[in-house]
Order: sequence, then structure tokens, then C-alpha cells
Amino acid sequence: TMETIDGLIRNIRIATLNSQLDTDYGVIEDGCLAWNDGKILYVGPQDQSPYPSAVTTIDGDGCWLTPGLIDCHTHLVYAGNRAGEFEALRQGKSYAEIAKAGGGIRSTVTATRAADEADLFSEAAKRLQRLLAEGVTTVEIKSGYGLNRDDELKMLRVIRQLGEHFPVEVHATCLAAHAVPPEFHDDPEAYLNRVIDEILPAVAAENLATSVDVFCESIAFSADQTRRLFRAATRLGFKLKGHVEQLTQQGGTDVLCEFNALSADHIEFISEPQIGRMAEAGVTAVILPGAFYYLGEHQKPPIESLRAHQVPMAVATDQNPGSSPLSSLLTAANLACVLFGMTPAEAWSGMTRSAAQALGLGDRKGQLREGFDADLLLWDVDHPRQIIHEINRFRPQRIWQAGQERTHVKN
Ligand SMILES: O=C(O)CC[C@@H]1NC(=O)NC1=O
Ligand SMILES: [Fe+3]
Repeated sequence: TMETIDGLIRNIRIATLNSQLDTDYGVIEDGCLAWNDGKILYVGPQDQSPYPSAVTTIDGDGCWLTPGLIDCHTHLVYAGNRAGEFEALRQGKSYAEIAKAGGGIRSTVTATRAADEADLFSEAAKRLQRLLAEGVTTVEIKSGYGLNRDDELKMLRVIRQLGEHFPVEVHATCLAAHAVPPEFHDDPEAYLNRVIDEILPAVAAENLATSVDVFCESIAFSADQTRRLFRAATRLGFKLKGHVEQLTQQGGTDVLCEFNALSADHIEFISEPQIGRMAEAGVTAVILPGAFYYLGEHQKPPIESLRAHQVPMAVATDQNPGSSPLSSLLTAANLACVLFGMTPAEAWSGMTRSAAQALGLGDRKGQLREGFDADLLLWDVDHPRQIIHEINRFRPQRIWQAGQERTHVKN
């Protein structure tokens, strides 16, 4: 007899998100899904299921089942807040002016350096729980507010602890190349040497991050400096991503394509040839409408061109205190549609299949497919598009992370 499997959900409509086309949800009506040991065994029409029952058999009562949500770009570990800049931004001061005046990233660096691991953990935990309540089952969290070896390691240890403490898969990214810290007196080259010679090796030695990221911008690091950073990061075995073409055109996207990086993030100022290179190099776009919205930017990322080149488009919160104080991935998805013209189906792909690709997880997450991780959300809606349409309205009825149901997540 078939040994009993862990779980089975029946009487459901399923949005598998398993078609490479962003235009549809990969819908299965009258479906069921079975899992064992945290992996999906069967997903398909109920009347073809080889599994009649399981240890846990659930009647989905006609609800929709989707993959768990993936927030593939956050800076949610930091101390303090930047509410004081809110008025200045609204009065027309630019993000770059605030940064040049010693505000911006540097003020969060000061607060984060002064905080200990316990404080950083407890502050970040509150923000992470907001994402978990929406059904986020995988999250990427960056360092980048330490900007020296000890404080970058401190941040990355907190990021690891968050993954150990909460029912979510955390992927850590080292963003030591986020800004030039005050002690380097605006000398990016000197600080970059410190990142390459001291910080990245220490992070690799403790295995505290799988990817390296960079802020390639007029107020941070150039394309050539990005190339130098990526050479070192590649030698140390890191995967690569970058904040590129966010406020100006710096050529960062070209460097990402040279290195077949995982993702190009922001890309409001990307050019048509750069999009073509992304398609050839298999680089995923990460669309971050929270920063565009909060900073009052005007240049939108070229969604139509990305769509025409079939570049996968992820959507993420970019949760950070200075440019995107947004702790809702569903709101980010709504903004991507309303501000940038993404469709709800593209936004759903952006929070699942394409977000997995942006983290190099496209072979096991972001779709309801046999052999993939059993990260599942059950929603009481008539169609998944409602979840993107109504702002801050819906939460999953039930959440499974690697086949384990989350019993409670404080909202
Ligand atoms: O302002 C902050 O604290 C982070 C800003 C954030 N980092 C980056 O590279 N681009 C951004 O918008
Ligand atoms: Fe960011």
C-alpha cells in the first residue's frame, strides 16, 4: 500500500504560476495538491490524483491555492528610522541632496553601528512579521548599514538568526558596497579596497551570505568599481546582483550582464540595448515601485520593453528606512500595476516565479510544481487578481512553509 503522505488539499482552484508566460496564472480548476517531506508530490486535477488521503487531508472549500510569496529585495535589518527626512523630501529636497548633507544611508549607518545584535534582531523581527502575515515564505535580506567588517558581520549574523527563529527561508546578501562610510572621506576606491580585501573574505569565511550586491549610482559606486567588486565576489563564490540605473544611467546593468548576475534591481533609467543584454544573459529584472513612489521619482522602468524582450520581472518591497519604508509586498505589487502598468498576472509572477529566479531559486521555489518546495497559501477570494487589486485588504487563510503549517503569526 502507498505509505501515508504528509498532506493533501482538495476542492481547490490552483494558481500554479508554472507557465513561463507572465500572462497567465497556470490555473487548475477542481484541483488538489499533495506533499510529503516538504516537497510537492502531485498538483493537478482532483480526479487524477494518485493520493486518496494523507495524514492531514484538507477540504479547501473552493478557495484558491498559490505558491508562497517571495520578497526578493529587502534591507529590513537596521536601527533607528528616517522619518525626519520625510518632510524634506516632500518639500522637494532630492534624495541625493539629503545624502550629501550627511543624511540618507549614513545616518542609518550611525544608528546601526551603535545597535547590538539583540536590538537589531527585535526591531527587524517586527518588520519581518508584517511580511510573514501577508504570506511571505521566502525573503532576501541585505546588509549594508555596517560598512566595516565587524558591523557588516553583525548585521549578517542577525539576518541568519531571523531565518533560524521564524518560519521563513531567509537568503542573505552582502551589500557592503552600499555607500562610502564617513571615515573614508568620500574616497570610494579606498573603501572598496577594504570591502574586497577584508569584508567579503570575512563574510565568505563565516558563510554568512550567498550573494553580493552594490549600489551603482552617482552618489555611490561606478560601473568600473562595480566590475572590480564583482571580480572579487565571483572569486569568493558569491552570486551577484545590483542596484542599477535607479536615479541615473551609470552602465551598471552592462556589468551585471557581463557577469551573468542574478538580477538587475530598480532599472528606472535602463536603456533598450541594456534590456536586450539582460535577455541574453538571463538576468532577472527586480521592479521596486516603493522607492519610485516614496522618493517621488518620475522616470518609470520600461515594463513594455522588458515584457517584449521576455525578461522575467520580479516585484519586491525594497523595504528600507530611507527610500522605500514599505512593509507590504502586496502593496508593492499593487503599485507595480498602478504606477508602472504591470498586469495583476505579471505582479503575481513577480512575487513568486520571477522572484525565485532573482534569488537563483527558480528550480525549487515560486511555482506549484512536483518536486518543488511545499510553500503554500490558501486564499478565500474569487480570483487571485483581487489580492493585487485591493490595497491592504487580503491575508491568506492558511500558510504552509516547506509543508509545515504556520499555526500563528502575530499580525
Ligand atoms: O536610503 C537608504 O537607507 C537606502 C536606499 C536604497 N539603497 C540603495 O542602494 N538604493 C536605495 O534606494
Ligand atoms: Fe534596495
